[in-house]
Amino acid sequence: MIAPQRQPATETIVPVALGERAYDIVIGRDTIETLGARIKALRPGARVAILTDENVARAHLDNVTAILTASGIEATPIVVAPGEGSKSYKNFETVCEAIIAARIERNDLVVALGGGVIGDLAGFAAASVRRGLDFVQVPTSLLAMVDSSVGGKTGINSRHGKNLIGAFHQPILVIADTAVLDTLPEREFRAGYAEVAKYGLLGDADFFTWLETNWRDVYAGGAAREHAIAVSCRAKAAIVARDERETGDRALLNLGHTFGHAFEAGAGYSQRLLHGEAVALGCVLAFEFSERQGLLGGNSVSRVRAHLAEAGLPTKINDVQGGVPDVDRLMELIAQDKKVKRGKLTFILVRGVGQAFVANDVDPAAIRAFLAEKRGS
Ligand SMILES: O=C(O)C(=O)C[C@@H](O)[C@H](O)[C@H](O)COP(=O)(O)O
Repeated sequence: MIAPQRQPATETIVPVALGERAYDIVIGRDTIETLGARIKALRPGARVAILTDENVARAHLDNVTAILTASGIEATPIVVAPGEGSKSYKNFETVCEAIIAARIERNDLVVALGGGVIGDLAGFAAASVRRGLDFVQVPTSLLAMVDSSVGGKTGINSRHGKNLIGAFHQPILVIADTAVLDTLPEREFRAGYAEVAKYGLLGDADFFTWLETNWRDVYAGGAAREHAIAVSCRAKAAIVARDERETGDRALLNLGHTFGHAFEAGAGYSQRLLHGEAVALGCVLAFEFSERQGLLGGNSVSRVRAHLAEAGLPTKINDVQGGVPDVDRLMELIAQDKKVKRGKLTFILVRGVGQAFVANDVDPAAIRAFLAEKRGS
């Protein structure tokens, strides 16, 4: 017998206003129960391939398959290894071939059930197979709920750097079931929190102040957590709606990422440094570098450092397990950043908490000297 579907207690819907590519982010406890009905309403008759990883499959695949089956949707699972290492050429090939083998056609769908790695990989495979399949994001980590499942950046990593191969491909729906976070490992939750704090740091000083007071409640769950997720998704949706392809201020969402991606690549995309941890450290460095450039005064740097450290995130290069590469290698990785134009470095810098801006033509010598000092070499 098929279990009756539970109704979500409350849900918040954040629209992503992208014209013909518009979609909803549905946030709330047990919203995953509505997945089958929503897919049926959006794409009647569609079959789905569910891409997930081994850990998420153990926890959620049976439930999601049952939810889809209850709506009469045929689902084929594709399971990959967990971790950033899965955003590889090899896995991309495996996943594309599995989608094709499952005869997922243009009217069908790919469902990304997992964290940021799964969302990026599934989205890129969906963008590529049969020159474009629709896909649905079902994020199961905090980071994916507040960031990577929204906005259509999909891709895999290159030996030259993070996310260097990919496509903009928007999902048709995001279902962020916050109940799923109850069983998320604590380190993963903390890493996702870095992206939540990022929204305050880049453009919403009041939200950052709120987080300084309420972060423990966000960690504990309940209304504060749902509020933080909804504020983050609204912030991202607004930026993506006005600059879908990052020709302008979408780059603000990259605060902390230029440094962060170089450290992640340096750690071999391993468990030594999770993406969100790299972003936390990158945000602190962006504030410190901005201060060095005379862009901000007051206590912003110490506030940011203190808050992220208190929330359990790395804020110093020495916090990275196994250290970071030498400055030459870091500069090589930074030079491959997607924001580089005609060899000129672009960084997201700040004039204060909530006041980020896109700085084009940042002096590489200043970045080099700053990194050398920070890593003590
Ligand atoms: O959505 C965006 O735009 C972002 O930059 C959000 C980032 O937090 C996210 O990690 C993104 O995947 C990084 O994109 P990239 O273009 O720097 O690879």
